[in-house]
Amino acid sequence: MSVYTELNSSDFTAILADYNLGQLHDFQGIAAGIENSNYFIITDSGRYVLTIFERMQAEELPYFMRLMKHLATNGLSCPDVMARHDGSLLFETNGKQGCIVSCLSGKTLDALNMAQLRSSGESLARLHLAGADFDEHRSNPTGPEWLAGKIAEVVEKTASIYGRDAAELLTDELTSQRALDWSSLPRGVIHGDLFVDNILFDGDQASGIIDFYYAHDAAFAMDIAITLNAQAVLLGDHDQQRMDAFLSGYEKLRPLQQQEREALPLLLRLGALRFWVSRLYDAIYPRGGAMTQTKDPEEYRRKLMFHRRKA
Ligand SMILES: Nc1ncnc2c1ncn2[C@@H]1O[C@H](COP(=O)(O)OP(=O)(O)OP(=O)(O)O)[C@@H](O)[C@H]1O
Ligand SMILES: N[C@@H](CCO)C(=O)O
Repeated sequence: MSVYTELNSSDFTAILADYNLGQLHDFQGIAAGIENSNYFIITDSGRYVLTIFERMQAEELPYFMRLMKHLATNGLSCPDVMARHDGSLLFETNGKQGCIVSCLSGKTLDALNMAQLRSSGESLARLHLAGADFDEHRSNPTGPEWLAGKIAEVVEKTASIYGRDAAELLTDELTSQRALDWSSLPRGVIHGDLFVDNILFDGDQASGIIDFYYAHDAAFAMDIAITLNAQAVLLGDHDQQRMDAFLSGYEKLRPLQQQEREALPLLLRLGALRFWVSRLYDAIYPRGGAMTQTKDPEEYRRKLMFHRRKA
């Protein structure tokens, strides 16, 4: 369920009055997604996605709007944010803020094949290149201090629910990661959450990247590690080939430096820890009502253990 704010046609008409997109023809709530309310809308000028932000920090929204606009105008296939008559990128309705973005073709997939992994890698490299001269900055909301704080909050409950081994793994990996310094790696704006539900495909070709609300400044190799964990690592027999396929696509556009290659095994561990911790937190402290959709923390414990056996 992903429509928390129910809009009727007069709400859409009032919103559209401030845009140059013509009259409303049709609208339809979008079922996927859990954070925001999303609608497909059709107007005289085409098909768009209208989002109402339900739980995001209002002061952060302008950064995300300008980032998407910047990436869309610099060669990435991603939602372009429509501007209102006065040039602003956000509207207000029912006491909440929202935006209208271009609708991308394609659909999300549950699992990617080798060709799709290559294409996804190429798209991530394009994102990193397109963001190069974006002059706004957001620090990592899930960096080492966040990790340490969240682990302190979940460690006891983790021990009682998932076993003492799990709790020890959390603190041990945190200690290892806190001793590392990635500040010399090439960096810029990263997506930060490029799971399979945030990339669209037309056949084997990635057709667009969505959902930039975890974007921030960090090492590009961190984004690669997060994406490899999310898209390529299935804990099966072909994971190395799957990761290689993604990396070969990425390197078509942005060859990795030696130091990035060397950092990857440890960043794969850091990326696994970061999502294990956020999933543990959501499982232990569920958010209320229909918005709750817990993703399995154990998947990411297993991914962390898999990478620790190798690095
Ligand atoms: N610009 C777009 N073009 C085409 N489809 C889109 C676009 N934006 C969103 N969608 C579709 O809407 C669905 C929900 O969007 P999204 O994943 O952004 O939801 P959310 O609730 O905003 O975020 P989250 O995934 O974090 O819960 C996507 O899976 C995709 O199918
Ligand atoms: N993609 C995240 C949830 C949103 O950040 C996960 O699968 O845990």
